[in-house]
Amino acid sequence: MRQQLNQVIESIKPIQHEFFELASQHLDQLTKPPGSLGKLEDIARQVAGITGEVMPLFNKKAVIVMAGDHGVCEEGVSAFPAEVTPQMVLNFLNGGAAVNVLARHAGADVVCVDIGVNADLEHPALVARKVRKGTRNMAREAAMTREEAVQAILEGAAVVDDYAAQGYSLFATGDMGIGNTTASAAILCALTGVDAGLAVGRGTGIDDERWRHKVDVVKKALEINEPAKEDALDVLAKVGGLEIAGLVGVILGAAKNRCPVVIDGFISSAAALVASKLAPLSASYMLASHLSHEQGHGKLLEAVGLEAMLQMDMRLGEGTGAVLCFNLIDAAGKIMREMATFDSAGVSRS
Ligand SMILES: Cc1cc2ncn([C@H]3O[C@H](COP(=O)(O)O)[C@@H](O)[C@H]3O)c2cc1C
Ligand SMILES: O=C(O)c1cccnc1
Repeated sequence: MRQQLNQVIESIKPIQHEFFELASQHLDQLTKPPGSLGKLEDIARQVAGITGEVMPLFNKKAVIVMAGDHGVCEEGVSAFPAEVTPQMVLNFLNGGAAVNVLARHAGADVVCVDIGVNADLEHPALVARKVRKGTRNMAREAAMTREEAVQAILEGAAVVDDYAAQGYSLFATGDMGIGNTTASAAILCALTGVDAGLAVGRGTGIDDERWRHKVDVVKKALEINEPAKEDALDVLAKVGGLEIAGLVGVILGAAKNRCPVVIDGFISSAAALVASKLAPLSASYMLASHLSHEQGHGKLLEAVGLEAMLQMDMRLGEGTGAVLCFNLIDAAGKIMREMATFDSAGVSRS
C-alpha cells in the first residue's frame, strides 16, 4: 500500500510556470492599473499555472466532505456528543447543512464520504469508503495504524480520481467528525513543535475548564505516542483522524490531477500540512480559503506557506469557508475571460 501512496506522490508534478507567466501578461493587458485587482490576480495566475489554462472555466466543482469519528471523544474534548457525526452525514446527504447551502450558492456539488464513521450508514448518495469505525483513543494508544492511515489517504485520492474522470476540475476540502479539532491540534503540535496551549482551540464551543482539559489530553496523546516530527505519516497515524487522512488523499489526488484544491479551516489545514510534508509539490495546488476563528489555524497556514483569502470569523468546518471561495475563484476566471484589454477597448496606457 505504501508503494501505491508513493505512486500518487510521484505523479504530482510542479505547476506550469509558463502558464503562470502567460496569465501575468494577460492581466497586464486588461483595462486596469497593473496589479490593481490584488489577490484576485494572484488567484488567476496560480490557477493558470495549476490547470495549464489562462482562462479556465470550472463547469463542475465539488467539495469533498470526509466524515470520521474519533476515539478521543471518550475524554470529553468536544461540546457535542459523537452521535452528531452520523447525524450530520445524513444532513449533508439531505442537503440541509451549511455547506450544502453555500455549495448551491457557488454552483458546486457536495460529495459526502464515509471514511470512518462509527455507525452503519446507508444512503444512495453516500460515498462508502469506510476504513474502520472511528479511530482509537489517542490519549491511550495510537489513533490508527500506519496501514490504516495510508489506506484512508488512498481512498481520498481515489475519490478525487473518480470525480476528475467525470469532468470535475475544482475541488474543496470539507470535514465532519466530532473531536477532530483535538486531533488537528495534536498534528500541529507534533509537526511544528508549537505548544499545546497555543494549538488547542474551542472547537464546537467548549468552556475554559474543558479547554484546559483538552490541552492536557493533547499533551498526553503526544507523550504516550511520541509521534516523530520528521515522519508526517507517523504523526497522522498516531494523533490524526480517518477524515484528516482522507483529506490528505483529496489534496494529493487533486494535485495529481492538476486541479486546484481549496483548503477549508483548521481540520483541512492540518491535512494540508501533512500533505505538504509527504509531497512538497502539492502545496502549490492549494489555495487557502479563510482564516478560521479556531486558535492555531494561522500557525497551520504559516507552516504550509499559505495565506487565507478571507477572514470571516467562521469556525464550522464542513468545507463552508472553502466553497465560499469558489465564488472568488470563478470571479478571477471571469476577469480573465471577459475583461476588455487596453487595445480592444481603445483605452490609453500610462
Ligand atoms: C451540529 C454540528 C455541525 C458541524 N459541522 C461541522 N462541525 C465541526 O465541529 C466538529 C469539531 O469540533 P470539536 O472538535 O469541538 O468536536 C467537527 O465535526 C467539525 O466538522 C460541526 C459540529 C456540530 C456540533
Ligand atoms: O476551522 C475549522 O475548520 C473548525 C473550527 C471549529 C470546529 N470545527 C471546524
